[in-house]
Amino acid sequence: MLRATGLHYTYPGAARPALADVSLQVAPGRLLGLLGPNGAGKSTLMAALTGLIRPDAGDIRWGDEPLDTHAGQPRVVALAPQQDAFYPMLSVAENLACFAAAAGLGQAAARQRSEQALAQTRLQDWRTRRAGQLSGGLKRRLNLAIALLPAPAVLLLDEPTAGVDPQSRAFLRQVLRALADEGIALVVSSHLMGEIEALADEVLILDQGRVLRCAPLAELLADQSRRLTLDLAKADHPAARALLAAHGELRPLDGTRLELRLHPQSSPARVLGALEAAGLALRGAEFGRTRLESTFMALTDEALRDDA
Ligand SMILES: Nc1ncnc2c1ncn2[C@@H]1O[C@H](COP(=O)(O)OP(=O)(O)OP(=O)(O)O)[C@@H](O)[C@H]1O
Repeated sequence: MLRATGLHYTYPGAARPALADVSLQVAPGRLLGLLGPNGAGKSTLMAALTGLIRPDAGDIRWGDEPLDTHAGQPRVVALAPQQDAFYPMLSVAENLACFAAAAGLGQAAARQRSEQALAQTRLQDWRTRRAGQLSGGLKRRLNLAIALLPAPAVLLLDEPTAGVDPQSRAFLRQVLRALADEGIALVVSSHLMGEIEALADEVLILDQGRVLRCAPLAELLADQSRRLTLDLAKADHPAARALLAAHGELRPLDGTRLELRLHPQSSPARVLGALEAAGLALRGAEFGRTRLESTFMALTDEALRDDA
């Protein structure tokens, strides 16, 4: 079990802390989803867990052993960063050999670990391809393969599917789930709520360096309050908004979607009937299922961040 307790960190000269009393734990075989608006502190938290920065206060342990956060412990915690972190002129296999040597693996171990990392990320058919010529999804998998070389017990992934198409994203999700099934503890940051909803066992929501919520995904989605999600055909629809406000509390989601937390005396049927009677078009409606996105928006506010 990786356990971080009471982490604090302020960048030199910064006005406010990037991490303020952050605690988390993630067990082998579990996937912790890390959500937060821009500037929430996700990358800083990953840097602290990897040992790239030393927290001003707090404690990070793997089991009973403290992780020496400054020296870093690559065999326990590895990071697959958001940016491509490989040599584009080298082939996939050459990159793995190079990073295995940098990680201090001997020749036999380097060969064995490279083969395993290729299998874990299903990159075997691409070993001779020059890394710079890989598609976006394959580049993300190479980043992941490099992080897997030291056989880490904990793998941190900073936006592992950023900028890849939906097919590659779905494939990457399968790869991550398989890694968790092998017993690796995963921490995955993402801006994609659907991705975290599809992947995570536990979810940590961070904002302005503070933990707003850390709970099992099922608990976050079990909110039984009566929420109706509506997709209005237009982004700005004052008439519909005025009508809906009489039925409950309105919260904008993205684009043309709104969430309506229904008053006890209203119902989905009444709302839909009222919209129809007023001749107001609707593209879609969903009731009875809480989305992670609405929990996230409720906790973090809709206000744009200064850092955004
Ligand atoms: N090197 C740095 N020096 C000073 N301040 C920094 C530095 N890196 C990040 N910060 C600040 O620390 C806070 C947390 O940033 P961090 O990058 O960890 O957030 P994040 O959640 O990863 O954001 P994003 O989703 O945009 O990647 C922000 O206020 C940011 O401006």
